[in-house]
Amino acid sequence: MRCGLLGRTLSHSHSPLLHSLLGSYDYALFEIPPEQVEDFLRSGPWDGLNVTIPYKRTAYALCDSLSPAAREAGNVNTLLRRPDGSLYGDNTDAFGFSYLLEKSGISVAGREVLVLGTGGAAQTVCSVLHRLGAHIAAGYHTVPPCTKTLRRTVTDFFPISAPNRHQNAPIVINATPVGMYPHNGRSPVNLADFPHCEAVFDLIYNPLRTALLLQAETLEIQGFNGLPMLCAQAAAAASVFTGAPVSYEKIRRAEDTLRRKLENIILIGMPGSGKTTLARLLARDLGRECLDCDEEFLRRTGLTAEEFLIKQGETAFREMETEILRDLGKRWGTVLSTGGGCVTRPENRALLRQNGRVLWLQRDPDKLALSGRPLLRNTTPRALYEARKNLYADFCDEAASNNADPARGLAQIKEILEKS
Ligand SMILES: Nc1ncnc2c1ncn2[C@@H]1O[C@H](COP(=O)(O)OP(=O)(O)O)[C@@H](O)[C@H]1O
Ligand SMILES: O=C(O)C1=C[C@@H](OP(=O)(O)O)[C@@H](O)[C@H](O)C1
Ligand SMILES: [Mg+2]
Repeated sequence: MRCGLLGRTLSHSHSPLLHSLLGSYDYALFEIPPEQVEDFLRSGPWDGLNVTIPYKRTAYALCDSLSPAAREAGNVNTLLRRPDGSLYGDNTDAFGFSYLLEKSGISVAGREVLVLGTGGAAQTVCSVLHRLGAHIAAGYHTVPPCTKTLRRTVTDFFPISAPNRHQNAPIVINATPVGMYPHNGRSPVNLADFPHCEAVFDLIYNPLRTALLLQAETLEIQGFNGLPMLCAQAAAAASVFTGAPVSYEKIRRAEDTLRRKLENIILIGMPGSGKTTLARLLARDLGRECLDCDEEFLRRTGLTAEEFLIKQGETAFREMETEILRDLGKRWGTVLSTGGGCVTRPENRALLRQNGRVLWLQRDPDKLALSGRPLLRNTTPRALYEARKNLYADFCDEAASNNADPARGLAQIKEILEKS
């Protein structure tokens, strides 16, 4: 069976990997320009198709028959070419969103839900929320929308920039692309403006933790990303392609595989504690790319981190370090070795955490290799450790010991990674 994904630009799609975990059909990426889309949908070399931005409405309009979910949502993300050549359209994003909600354990029946965005994703979300009995307010960006689905399901439209009427909403759902790669770090709203918020959903999965979800983390609001929805919509599409029932077990396994594959493994810790050494060993062991913040200094400035620090001073050094982390933190699936002092700037925390699992590599201060570390000219390793240890603890998810030889350090890290 010839399946695949239709869209405009697809190089960063996870769908080929996902579908390889869900079924045994071919799955290709079809990047098609707008003027060729109709022809491709009618007679392209495919039997089953997923459709993504910006072609979900075009696909909807060309279908000969539609599933109830597709009709309700007003757009199509899964197509099947029937033996007689006719096109059947489904919307498995709706199932994906229902799955995400169910997994979260958050009940929306009878509650006010703020949906940010009024595009295709928002329409799908609103159709599901409406079915579940939520009271929906939808935030638009520039002009109030007027699609049938939204008019039928949404109680009130408001400009996202002025959500004044809805600041008591307990549930917020981001269905805009704000904060999605490569525009990491942006947030559609400031969650501090919603003092009664209990749960936040962001349909984005790249980065795994958007700025909105990181805000939620800080404010101790429950947050849920779009990865379960991505996996569940793919599983439901696989079911449309093959006729086999949706396997919840396969969805869970796909989520786990994808999360592990996407998460960066990030080493923080004192200078000379072995971050560079162990990041290299770990990357080689896992077949991942290894990134090193200090090496990136050399690449960008022609100076080593130490030389830059001496020549330009610590403030300029920290600024450049944050710039580097802003770029490296957006990457996924890598092992990243940081500079020992990156924890001294609070904003670096979100840059590392957006896609990263952060491990604090611990080595006894007396064992640290400290030749050529300019910051230690006026202090001792132990004093620097005392000054920074709470920062490392705050930045990290877990700690790993590197007090024995590097092979033992590597084994420690792998044990931690395999645990969850
Ligand atoms: N477990 C270990 N046992 C012995 N030497 C180590 C160990 N881990 C790192 N080293 C050595 O310590 C020095 C500093 O390590 P490095 O990886 O550059 O640290 P960092 O990147 O944290 O500053 C290197 O010479 C490295 O070979
Ligand atoms: O602790 C620090 O402030 C520093 C640590 C160094 O990296 P390592 O931790 O790799 O030694 C390097 O970024 C710079 O000299 C500053
Ligand atoms: Mg290093």
